[in-house]
Amino acid sequence: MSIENPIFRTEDLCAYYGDFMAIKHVTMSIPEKKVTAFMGPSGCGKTTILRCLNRLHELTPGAWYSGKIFLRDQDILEMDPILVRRKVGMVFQKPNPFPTMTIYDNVLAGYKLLGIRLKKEEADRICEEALRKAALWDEVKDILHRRGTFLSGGQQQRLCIARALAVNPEVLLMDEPTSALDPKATLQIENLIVDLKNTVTIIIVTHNMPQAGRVSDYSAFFYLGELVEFGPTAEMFTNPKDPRTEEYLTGKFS
Ligand SMILES: Nc1ncnc2c1ncn2[C@@H]1O[C@H](COP(=O)(O)OP(=O)(O)OP(=O)(O)O)[C@@H](O)[C@H]1O
Repeated sequence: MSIENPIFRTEDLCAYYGDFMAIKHVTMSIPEKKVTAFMGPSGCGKTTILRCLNRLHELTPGAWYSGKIFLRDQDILEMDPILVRRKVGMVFQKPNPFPTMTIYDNVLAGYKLLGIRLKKEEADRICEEALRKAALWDEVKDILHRRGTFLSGGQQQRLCIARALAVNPEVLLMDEPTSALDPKATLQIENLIVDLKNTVTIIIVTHNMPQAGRVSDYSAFFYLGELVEFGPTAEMFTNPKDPRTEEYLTGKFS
């Protein structure tokens, strides 16, 4: 399907670990300011392709890719990888706030890593804005100088989302962001994802089909490294075009 003005476009993307091809000839466009879900059975390559999009894949020893990835119209291989990761933030499966840092310092950690020194008022403002966007401000505004690891799992994940948002990314990659959380914390993150899509493009890897149905506008279904189907989630869920998508959606394999 054609997407007008996609934020990401891949052309014949193949990703490898040594000579093992984990992603096979994927050509796809990701719409801007929407939520796109990457779905598929375990080992089909969802995390691998996600990590290609912000050049984390190449940090795994022996890992490489062929084909092209464009962020808007720029080939990401021609960009500074640090800039790519600033524009394309990531939230992982397990909340990973920096354990020795306070909540405040965690939110601003991206600036420190980039070597950017902020004035106190600016740092305070960015911290508050990011925590508000991550729907965490009210819960932590009086304990900003306590360690992030003191928070609950769901709060820690929202702290990681705040940390990713603080540097104003254009895209947020989320790799199974709720799989380690209880139902209440999961619902909070899902609501947050829906709220955030007006300001940032989101790509979420999820095994949870009801979740993909609740939060995503578009879905991509991968199988054995191939992109089998891509389209509006509502359409894919009600009328999958490929029998493998249908089998996955109806729980015939997981
Ligand atoms: N570091 C690695 N070295 C070698 N092979 C790897 C590595 N990481 C992943 N793979 C292989 O690449 C393929 C895709 O893995 P990937 O983790 O991207 O799948 P996934 O769809 O995200 O799986 P899951 O849903 O279980 O997280 C699998 O066959 C996996 O074994």
